[in-house]
Amino acid sequence: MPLKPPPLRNDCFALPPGVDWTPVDTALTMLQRRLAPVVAREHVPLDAGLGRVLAEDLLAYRSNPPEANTAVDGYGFAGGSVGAGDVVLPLVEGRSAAGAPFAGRVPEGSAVRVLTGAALPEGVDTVVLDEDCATGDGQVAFRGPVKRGANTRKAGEDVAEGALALSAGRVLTPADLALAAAVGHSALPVFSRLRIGVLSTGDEIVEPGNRAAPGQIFDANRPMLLSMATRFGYEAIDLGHVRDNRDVLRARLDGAVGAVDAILTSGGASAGDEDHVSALLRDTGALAEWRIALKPGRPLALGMWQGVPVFGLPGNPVAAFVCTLVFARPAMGLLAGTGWQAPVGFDVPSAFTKRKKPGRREYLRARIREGRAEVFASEGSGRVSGLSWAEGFVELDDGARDIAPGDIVRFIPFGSFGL
Ligand SMILES: Nc1nc2c(c(=O)[nH]1)N[C@H]1C(S)=C(S)[C@@H](COP(=O)(O)OP(=O)(O)OC[C@H]3O[C@@H](n4cnc5c(N)ncnc54)[C@H](O)[C@@H]3O)O[C@H]1N2
Ligand code: MOO
Repeated sequence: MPLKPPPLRNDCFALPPGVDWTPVDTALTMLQRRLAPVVAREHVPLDAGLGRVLAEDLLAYRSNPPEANTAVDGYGFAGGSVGAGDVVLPLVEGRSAAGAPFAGRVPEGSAVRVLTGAALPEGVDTVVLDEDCATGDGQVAFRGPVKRGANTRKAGEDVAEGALALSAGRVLTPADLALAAAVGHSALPVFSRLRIGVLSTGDEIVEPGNRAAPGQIFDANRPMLLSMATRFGYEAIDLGHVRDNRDVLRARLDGAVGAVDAILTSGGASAGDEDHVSALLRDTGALAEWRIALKPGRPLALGMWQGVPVFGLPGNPVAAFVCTLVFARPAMGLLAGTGWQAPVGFDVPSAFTKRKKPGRREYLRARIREGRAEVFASEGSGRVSGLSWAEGFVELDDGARDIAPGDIVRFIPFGSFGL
């Protein structure tokens, strides 16, 4: 069995006494301080590394490039041997090609045929481009001066042997796999994939495909949350749906222990009569009902179920989506061994008008058209169609704001949240 890190503390979501409305940044800082990796380590072949979290710093086994070589097809010579004006050099017999280097030494005052990527033969430190040369009678002619070292690449100029190539905690990208391969790795030390269980609650919820009676709605959150977990690179585990029955919910959570590393539930997060997720977590003594100064997504029930962190997301799909991106994603990242993942936004002119009250942060469903951020016509947190319409959020800070078209607002594309 691979060694796993120690379990998280039961009070890791506890809020300081007296805290009521928690600003988003305070809530994020608390998560950042208290969560740590819960996953074991393993090695995977390089080609299975995409999206995995690097568990150790990766040092270069080999320099890139491993030796000095030519960046172009042309003719190589000793740079010190040519000056300004017309230059004619005798060509030595043979050539240097990528994978088939020139064996001998090129004497000072002679040139050799070289092809892109070929190691520079001994005696060569400068290359003149094919297009700038004329050849004939065993000679090459070109116009000087040519800067010493022109059109060549130094050994290790990209990464030197032994240097840090990739840092632990990175979620490996296609470019990272190229770099790891270039510096000599064929297997990668990664964290085991985080397993995320997703559970929907509520008497009104029915599985898509079943008959929905009046008053019932189809479960929109579960396919959304499962696929978000998949996009983040985790193993998404469907824990199904439970009605508003505390015993059934308890049994379902018990059944998930051991099979998942964290659980996302939706519905029943606030303090109403049927809000069983909060009630159960409260019974275990490990609940923190976070009332976050955030719109949408105010109620967030964070707790531990037999050592497994549970993110009790609000039921409204838009609120569940926002809470997942803003809180659950960076928190799950820490559990999975990534560094803290803050989304990157950029400032754009707005195409809308809005008067915002102070006291909480807001995320508006938005997209960029003709260089300006437009927002969805409604802020209703049950309006699933707006999530699909949007390509990102406009993030409005906690203070009041009067926004007119052309004012600068911060847009965060969904891609920046890992979607
Ligand atoms: N008196 C108060 N009422 C509410 C407050 C409040 O502060 N005081 N907060 C409101 C806010 S904000 C939200 S968000 C919701 C959160 O409620 P819960 O997390 O307890 O969720 P539910 O009541 O179970 O459901 C809310 C809403 O979402 C629909 N839902 C639930 N699950 C799904 C699903 N899987 N797929 C699609 N839709 C789902 C559910 O039918 C409700 O319409 O509370 C407000 N109330
Ligand atoms: O979190 Mo609620 O959806 O803001 O309305």
